[in-house]
Amino acid sequence: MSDVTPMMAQFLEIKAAHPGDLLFYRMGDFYEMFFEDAVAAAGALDIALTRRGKHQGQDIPMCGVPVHAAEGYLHQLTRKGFRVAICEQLEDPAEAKKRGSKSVVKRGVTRVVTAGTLTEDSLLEARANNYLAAHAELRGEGALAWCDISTGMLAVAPCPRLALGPLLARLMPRELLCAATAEEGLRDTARDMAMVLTPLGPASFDSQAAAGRIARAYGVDGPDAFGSFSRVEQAALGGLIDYLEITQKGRLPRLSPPRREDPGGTVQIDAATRRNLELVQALSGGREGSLIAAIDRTLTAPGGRLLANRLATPSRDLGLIRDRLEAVAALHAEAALRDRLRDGLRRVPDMDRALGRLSLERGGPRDLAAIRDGLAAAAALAAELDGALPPALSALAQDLGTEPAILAELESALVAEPPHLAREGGFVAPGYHADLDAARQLRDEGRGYIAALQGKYSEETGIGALKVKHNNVLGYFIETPATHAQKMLAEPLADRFRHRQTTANALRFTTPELTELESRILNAGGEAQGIELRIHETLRQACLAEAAAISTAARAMAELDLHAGLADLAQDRDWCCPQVDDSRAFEIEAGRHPVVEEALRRSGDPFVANDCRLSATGGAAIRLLTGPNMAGKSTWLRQNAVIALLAQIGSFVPAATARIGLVSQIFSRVGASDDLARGRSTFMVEMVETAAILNQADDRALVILDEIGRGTATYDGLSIAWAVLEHLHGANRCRALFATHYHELTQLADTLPGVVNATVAVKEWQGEVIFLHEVKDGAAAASYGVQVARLAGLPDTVIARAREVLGRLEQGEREGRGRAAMEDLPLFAAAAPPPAAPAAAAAPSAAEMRLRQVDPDALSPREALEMLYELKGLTAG
Ligand SMILES: Nc1ncnc2c1ncn2[C@@H]1O[C@H](COP(=O)(O)OP(=O)(O)OP(=O)(O)O)[C@@H](O)[C@H]1O
Repeated sequence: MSDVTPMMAQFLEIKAAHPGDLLFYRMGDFYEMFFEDAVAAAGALDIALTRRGKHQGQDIPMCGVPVHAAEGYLHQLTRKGFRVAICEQLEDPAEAKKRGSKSVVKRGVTRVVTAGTLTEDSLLEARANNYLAAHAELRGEGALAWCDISTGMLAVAPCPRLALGPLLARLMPRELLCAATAEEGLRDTARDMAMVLTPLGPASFDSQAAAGRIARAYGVDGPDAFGSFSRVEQAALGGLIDYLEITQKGRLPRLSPPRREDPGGTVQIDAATRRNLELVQALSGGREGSLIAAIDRTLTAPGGRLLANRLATPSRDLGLIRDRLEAVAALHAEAALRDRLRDGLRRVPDMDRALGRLSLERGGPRDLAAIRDGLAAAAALAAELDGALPPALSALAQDLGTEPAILAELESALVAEPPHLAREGGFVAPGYHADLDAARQLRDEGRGYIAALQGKYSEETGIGALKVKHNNVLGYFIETPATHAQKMLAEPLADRFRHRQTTANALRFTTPELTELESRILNAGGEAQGIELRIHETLRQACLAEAAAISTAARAMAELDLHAGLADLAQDRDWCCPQVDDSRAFEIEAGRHPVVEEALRRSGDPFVANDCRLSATGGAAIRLLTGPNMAGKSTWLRQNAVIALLAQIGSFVPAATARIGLVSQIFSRVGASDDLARGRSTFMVEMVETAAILNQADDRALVILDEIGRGTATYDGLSIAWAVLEHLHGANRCRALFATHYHELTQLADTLPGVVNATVAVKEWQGEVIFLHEVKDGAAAASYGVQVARLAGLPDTVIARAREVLGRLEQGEREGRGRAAMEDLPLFAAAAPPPAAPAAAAAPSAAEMRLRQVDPDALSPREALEMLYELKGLTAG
């Protein structure tokens, strides 16, 4: 190690303490990376890899990013799952020099940047929370704790391993902490949800240590200060806080008291259902085409985040739902008030995130100004909200109107538009601090003071030609022409003016007054900066001291923004206020799907509104929907689930009227998608999801099943669909919408009292099918699959042949011969009538003979494959 430079030795020592992280090693205006870090970062960031010196005879790979552009690179690295340890210079290089020319500047890691611990606006999505979650397990029990350090929220919920998937699907955390022993089992889940999985040692999740960590984080005696948490909940919270201490290097963010979430308080929605209903993300990926994109009219980032949270957790609390609906209804009715409020909301900054940054000492004057502007807006909004209001709105008015004392302080302290960084200075308003004003004046008007002094001395000495000048050797000095030498060097002036230099034509002097003024001018800039930094710190502390009040105001504004946005949407789209009650009713009149409707509107097509009557009294209520492809079955199924969900977040719904008995769970199995990454076939995925529904749905569940059984052979599929329907009816006894291709199922309506048939109407005209998109009672007359295939552009010959086969099958069915009718079906001819050549008369080949014996429906996939090999052998022979 003799060839190791002192700097490299320092690097290696710091790197050894951060083995899993990329080390951003500060050197002047750059963060440099070395060795394998450099290779990984250069690849991930697409930047040049260079070399610097040698280590143990080998070149040291190196790459670097400029400090001023570091945020952009951090963004890319955290997105790719890297953790970055930021190692700063902890002293001025001049200090290090004083210790000797070979001394190295002191450096240390000030923060580890990970996907789940971001706070910078440029690294975060404004309208989404950035969650860090921790899952702990203890003696068969589990808990998940999650926080967003950019806003300070923290919550915990009991969460056994089985419930983890659905909860993670709801929260979509960027990073999940788990015990090292659980890492393997969570890897697939983490990959599916594109989150970084970070294993921690057993000490992090120790429930004894957790109590101490929670107590330290909040400055309380113990976790019981916030209510009672189970051991495993404490362990999850403790793991989370421990990780924050590690990554933030002991500087904990401001966290609101941990909220314990009751899983029974919200509608249970599993991962597949969230995906299928496209709540926050369309199936094609991204926000466009999702439900949230269609309904988000909020004007502030916190309002947008609140809407996303509400959509993820519709309530099951009737009182809460009604309060929220009442607030939306009041703002719906009062258009002028709503417009005024929304005007005020447009100017509201993101106070939560500003507070988060300030708490981690990463905030600047602009964050202080965000709090000032936010609190001022809150007060103005509170003033608008007077008069008779429903309870939900008057509670908000109260929270908005608290006007914490810090508002007045910030208003007098800050300029209108302060800079980003405190050290840039210039953010404290004139008149706020007398010493600062004086320092600034001195700094900015130094020349004026010098001129004033010159005038004073000139008068005092009676020498009109006296000047105050400046050069680099003497600094400021007083100069008189040499002709005045005698006067200046004699008493009394000699006493006052200290002679410094005589030149050919002039004499130069200083006075203690001038020397002092000079040093004051020189220091004034630094002094002004120092005072501003101190004021910044005082204001920061004052904001943190009032964090709870600021959070309350921020939360109230987000809530108001959400209500007003939903009211605006309802007005604009002609939605109705749903009646939500304790019954098991589900009566929707003229319902629409908000996303499909919007897409159709853009292309100028009308959306056909449809009713849905699904009220259950004693047992189940199931609508069995048949109809051709493309008729609008999936749309109808999903729109009803979406309407229930919207009602329970406290929103108006896209319908003429709606009465909804509280829904406890929403399950949806729509369409089929392969999960090849996990080695499961379409059919397997479908069955796993169906099993989850049948095992969990209670009598308040709303179940949407679309084309169940489609992924397997006809008879298998039909039998499974049949049995599933019976189970929903007899065991789950829930409300369900069941769309199917299997017309045979419609018979069940005769025997199962809770099953009613419905169909989507189509018109046949000159052999073509016209979709009316109208859902009505009864079973579909035909499936029209062939007509739809024709619309899709299948070749005419194939369509003609399909009609022929269909005709045969239907005839066979009528004659009770079933599929045997196929045996005398003439062979397919690719072009119009085959030539008169005796092709049909030729003896069938061995492969054909074998094929005729086969019943494809009776084959297992393995047998089918073997059959294929056998046929191939026969044709080859
Ligand atoms: N109520 C409606 N009013 C107007 N157009 C509609 C309506 N419902 C559906 N559509 C249109 O029909 C298209 C097909 O709808 P959808 O996917 O719901 O049909 P489907 O019957 O489920 O078809 P498949 O069985 O092939 O999945 C939609 O993309 C939409 O453009």
